[in-house]
Amino acid sequence: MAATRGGSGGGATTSGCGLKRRYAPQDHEDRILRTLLLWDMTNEDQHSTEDQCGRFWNGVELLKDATEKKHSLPTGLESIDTLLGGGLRQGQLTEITGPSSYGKTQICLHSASNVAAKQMGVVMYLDTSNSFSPSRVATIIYGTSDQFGQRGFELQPKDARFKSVMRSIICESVFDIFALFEVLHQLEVSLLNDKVNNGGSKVCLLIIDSISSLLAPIIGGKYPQGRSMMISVAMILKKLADEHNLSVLVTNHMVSAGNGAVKPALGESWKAVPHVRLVISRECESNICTATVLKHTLLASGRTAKFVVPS
Ligand SMILES: Nc1ncnc2c1ncn2[C@@H]1O[C@H](COP(=O)(O)OP(=O)(O)OP(=O)(O)O)[C@@H](O)[C@H]1O
Repeated sequence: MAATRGGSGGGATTSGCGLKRRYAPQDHEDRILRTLLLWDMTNEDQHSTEDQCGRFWNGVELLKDATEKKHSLPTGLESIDTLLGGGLRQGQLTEITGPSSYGKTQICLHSASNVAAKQMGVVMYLDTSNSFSPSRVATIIYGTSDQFGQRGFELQPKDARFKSVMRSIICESVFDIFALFEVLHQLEVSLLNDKVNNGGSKVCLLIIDSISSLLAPIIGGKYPQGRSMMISVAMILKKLADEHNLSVLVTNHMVSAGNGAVKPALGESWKAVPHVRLVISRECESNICTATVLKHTLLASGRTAKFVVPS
């Protein structure tokens, strides 16, 4: 199985698809500077001055960008794919927000399994809270958890289909913002190499479950530079999505807003970042969830779709 679950506390970690990251623990400021320097070096090597400075787009170019270049990667959850007009749009960042156990990870795992099973490309799954579960992926692929029964997950040699899916999912544990910067940098280098080498099976879907677990702790109080780091992450993700036609899917958990209400952990300054935002609600004592479009580049907000999660 190519999926690896490396730690993020230091040393070296190697993942599938030739992705490799290596760093020694340093103090935080050194790590920020070093990471941002790596991005600058990559950009100097690979991009023209026009790319670096940015440019203005006219209406025709914007229309072309919105309608021609981008396709969607189906999540495999039919109702959600219909809701989103085909699935997770390539070149865009999609966010799912909702309270705990409302199916955010379920949508991530479904999307990863479906894209991998249909051999649409490689899926990079950045797991910030140990939510990636091979047995859940197996249940999604086979549509039942019976074969794993009380004994838990057992991979049999005959599970060739399962192995082929897992081979196309790179899972990396990322437990802090610095590790995230480094993984994203390695991903960009790998994608640029793929472009140059005309690589066959390249990453087409990047999932971060959950991005709020990495960003929420650094916003405010203790980290004065937290907000700018959050915006840097947002810019890097959108740049990767745009330049490599990736679908980026992130989850944003919810926290208490007082009086029993909840709100997304990444609030006002984040909400402008995603191209598409879905909020999940769940019926009381039921495993039926509802996804509602909060924001979409092409579709009206307020549209809903129901889907089922394991009880
Ligand atoms: N390992 C598992 N196997 C089967 N079902 C699970 C597993 N983990 C969670 N579930 C169930 O799947 C449903 C959706 O959970 P999911 O993990 O997708 O929620 P979530 O919104 O990602 O929650 P969180 O924010 O706590 O990560 C829940 O009813 C949960 O009980």
